[in-house]
Amino acid sequence: MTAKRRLLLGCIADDFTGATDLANNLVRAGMSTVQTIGVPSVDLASDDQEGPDAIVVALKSRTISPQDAVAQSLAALKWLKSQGAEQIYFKYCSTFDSTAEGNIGPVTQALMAALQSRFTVACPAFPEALRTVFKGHLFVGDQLLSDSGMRNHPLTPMLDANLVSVLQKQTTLKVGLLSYDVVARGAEAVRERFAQLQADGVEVAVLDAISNADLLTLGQALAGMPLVTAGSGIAIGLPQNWRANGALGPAAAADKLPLAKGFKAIISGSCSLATNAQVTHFQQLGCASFRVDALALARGEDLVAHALAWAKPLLTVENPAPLLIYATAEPAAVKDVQAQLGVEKAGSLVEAALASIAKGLLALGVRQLVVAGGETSGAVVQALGVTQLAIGPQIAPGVPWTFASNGAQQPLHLALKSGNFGGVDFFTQAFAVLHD
Ligand SMILES: Nc1ncnc2c1ncn2[C@@H]1O[C@H](COP(=O)(O)OP(=O)(O)OP(=O)(O)O)[C@@H](O)[C@H]1O
Ligand SMILES: O=C(O)[C@@H](O)C(=O)CO
Repeated sequence: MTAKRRLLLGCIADDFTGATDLANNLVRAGMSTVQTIGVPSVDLASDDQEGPDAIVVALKSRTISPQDAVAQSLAALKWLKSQGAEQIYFKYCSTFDSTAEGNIGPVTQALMAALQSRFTVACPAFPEALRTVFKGHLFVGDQLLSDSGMRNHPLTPMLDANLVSVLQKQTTLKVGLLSYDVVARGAEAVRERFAQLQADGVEVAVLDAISNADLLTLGQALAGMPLVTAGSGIAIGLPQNWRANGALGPAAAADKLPLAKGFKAIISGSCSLATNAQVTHFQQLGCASFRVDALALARGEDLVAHALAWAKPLLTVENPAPLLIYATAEPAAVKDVQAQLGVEKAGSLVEAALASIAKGLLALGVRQLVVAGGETSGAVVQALGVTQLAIGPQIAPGVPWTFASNGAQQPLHLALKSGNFGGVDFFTQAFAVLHD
């Protein structure tokens, strides 16, 4: 009988692409990791099976009501604790995406209360994907968050780059800052400042970090903290803590996924700057694409049937090229749609159509699927009935290939791309990585 492995880290992610991003960073830092879609109803490993070092529970809780986000996050916490999770990680977006009411603040507060924890941190920094935090201000590349494309996000426009003020508006916990000069002095100095901040009544400290070296320093200082809240970046700094005390072996490779077969497709519902550029690039290469028009959907046009009728003759063994079905649009067009339909209705109409199209594509033999956008990925993965993902090779920082290991009726390779991630040629590069 193999000894059951300790579950060192239990993670709750507020969207599906974010969950994959976190699982990818954990795997690359040497932790065996399983991603579940939603809260499982059964144990992940039985007593005689070796379990993973980390589990990431993917929720779709970023833009729902704070009450629902709290309830779902607490259910995930309860399950992770029942699996023996030793440290809890609440993963949100590296651009701190949140609605005016939350959900980062309310969920953090509820998780702290449930864990009887009096102090935690907030750190969306992910320098490898060009997200850095300096003096509490979040930068995307060289721009403040509020000057970046995130100001036009369809669901969570980010108009303030000062994370202390953004978070303070979402919680009654006292929010403070642990700034870069302390991080630069090392893990011991960070721990001392944690103690000082707590003495001053601070309950959540926003952490500056501008490089991977900073994440390693911070990771060391977070050893044993019951709850960490962060983007996926901090994940690269935590495994060293368990490696230092022998609970984690030397870095292991990412899962080797089964051989990819079947047709290739991309579904894109993200309207980020990066995704808009990726869609345009794909079209400029002369690759096949079909646009899903939100207003036509609202008029009752059956674009699901049209898209699948368009795709069917293109999906042949003679034509191995991927095809793209997208709702992706420029900010002005999205605003126009939202003005006519309302933000929520526009989002859910498009998500539902893209999810039905994904189901139809599977029925047509697609087995390698890229989905762009967190909410879109949530809708697609739920519609496909996927319950668990194994993490494979990385396509771009934050985006690995995964294999839907159960729940889906057919073997399926999935890449869930966060809106802002990936280079301009991501849609073609992704399939090249799978077949390297
Ligand atoms: N043309 C459109 N008009 C209005 N809404 C749209 C349109 N196209 C997509 N949407 C909606 O915009 C939202 C985009 O969110 P999504 O999370 O999928 O992408 P993203 O925010 O770029 O990705 P991430 O959350 O990973 O950063 C979805 O709800 C989608 O249905
Ligand atoms: O952290 C990020 O930027 C992504 O993992 C994400 O959450 C986008 O939805």
